[in-house]
Amino acid sequence: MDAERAKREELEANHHALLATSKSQELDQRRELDTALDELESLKRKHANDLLDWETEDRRKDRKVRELEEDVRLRDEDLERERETVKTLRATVSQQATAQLTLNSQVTALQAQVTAVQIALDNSSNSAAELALKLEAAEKRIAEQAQEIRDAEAHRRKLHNMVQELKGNIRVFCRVRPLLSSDIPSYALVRSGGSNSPSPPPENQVLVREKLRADIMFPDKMDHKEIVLRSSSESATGQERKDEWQFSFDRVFEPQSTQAEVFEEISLLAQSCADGYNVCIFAYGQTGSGKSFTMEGGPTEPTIGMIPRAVEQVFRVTEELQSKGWVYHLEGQFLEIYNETINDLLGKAEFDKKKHEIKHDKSGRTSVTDIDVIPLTSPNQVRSLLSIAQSRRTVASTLMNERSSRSHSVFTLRICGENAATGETCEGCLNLVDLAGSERLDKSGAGNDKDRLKETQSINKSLSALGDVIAALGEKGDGKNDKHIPYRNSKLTYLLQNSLSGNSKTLMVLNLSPLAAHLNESLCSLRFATKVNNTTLGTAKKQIKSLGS
Ligand SMILES: Nc1ncnc2c1ncn2[C@@H]1O[C@H](COP(=O)(O)OP(=O)(O)OP(=O)(O)O)[C@@H](O)[C@H]1O
Repeated sequence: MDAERAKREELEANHHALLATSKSQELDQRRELDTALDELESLKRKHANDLLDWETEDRRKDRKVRELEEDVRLRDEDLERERETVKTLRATVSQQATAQLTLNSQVTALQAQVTAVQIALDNSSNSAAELALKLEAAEKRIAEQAQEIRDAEAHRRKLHNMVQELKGNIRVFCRVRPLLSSDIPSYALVRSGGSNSPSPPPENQVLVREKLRADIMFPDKMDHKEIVLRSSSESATGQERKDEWQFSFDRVFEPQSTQAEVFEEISLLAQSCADGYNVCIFAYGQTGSGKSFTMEGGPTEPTIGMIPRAVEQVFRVTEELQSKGWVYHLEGQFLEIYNETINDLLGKAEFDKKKHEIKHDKSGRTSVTDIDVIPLTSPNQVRSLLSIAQSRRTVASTLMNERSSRSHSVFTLRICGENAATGETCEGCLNLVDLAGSERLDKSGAGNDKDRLKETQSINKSLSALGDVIAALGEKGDGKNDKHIPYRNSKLTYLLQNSLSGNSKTLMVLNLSPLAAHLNESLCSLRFATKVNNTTLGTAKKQIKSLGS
């Protein structure tokens, strides 16, 4: 039993020992398991890290591959371009090879030419010296001829002036205007049986015209210098009374004379003006006698008047003289004198309200204060200036002519020339004056109208002042050197003082109406013009004397 007990105890001890051993083994195993689990965990983490690294590496490598692929693609493109370039270059090289061949043949041809030119040059260099000598001689001749031209030009000026002086420094032309249909009163053409009856027969119209026409004759068919007026009336005793008046002028123009014919006689004055002389051309006559037609003219080429023709002539002459070394500067002004007041016709304002004064300086230059002086560049520009001026002229109606101008208009063209070759300068002035109607008070219809009366008195005063000045100038020319010239008696004569005195040239165109009703006015005008014309003779004589002496 004891043995059993001992055995059992031994067994129990063994069991306990075994239990303890297995417990410790279990502990050990658990510890090992924990360690193994730890290791497993750490391995897992390491594996995860490694996996992450591989993935990162993988992506990097993918990127690298893409970069390499892009690189390859770009290089392929480069290569393709290079291939194209090479192809183009090959084509260019082949073209240039062809061109070089052509050039080579051209060079050969040019070399042949150079050789030929060289030979020609050798030949011409011999004659070049000869030509240089000839050129020198020709240049000398040209310089001599230029001097001859300048001398001839100075001589021409002298002769031209002499001719003008022989013709007289004061000249008078007389022009009779044609009978116009507007001159025939409507009652003379009225149909006898009312408006339905036939118009009057042509022979009646001729008779009417002949009745209206004054008896004016032009006996001098050679020199056209004479005009004769005749009238027949009944005396108080019932006897027929015949009167005849004969006048002679430098030139008489018949009604059919053209503007060109009148200008032909005037054109040389424009030349004088470019030569440095002062020229005045006046149109004188009663209202409606053709002054404006003569000076300004009509709209068509054959009817253009003396002002535009003279301006064109001055431009032509100054252009011609340019070849003789002259350079010209042209300027113009256009004004009217109405009731002794000056109006600027080219001013900026439609109506001139400024007060203008006439000034003469010591050098003989006349200026008008506050007047627009316009540089003139072409005849066309002057024509448009004239039409502006025309529209501004004071026009008032009178019984004689509904467009009647009751003011004097003065267009002044100043020409300054300089010749650098000869050192000469010249200054000329062309005044073209359309005078106001010269009719007497009763004819102008001014009797009952105070304003018209003042106008007519002012016109008559200035016209007689003009006649007095011209007459006094004539007496002075005849040797009365102390003769007082009454320039100050009117604005017109004061304005034109420098252009009327001294070595200036004056032309008066007397315009006459062809109507019998205007015979008395025509006689008054003819007497005024004769007074002026007698002055002409005095001056002309003196010039002839001085030539002979
Ligand atoms: N030689 C001519 N040939 C044709 N028509 C003319 C001629 N002379 C004048 N006339 C005409 O006669 C009319 C009157 O002429 P103009 O107006 O020139 O007269 P005026 O003397 O200037 O008158 P005013 O003093 O009113 O200015 C106009 O119709 C004009 O066209």
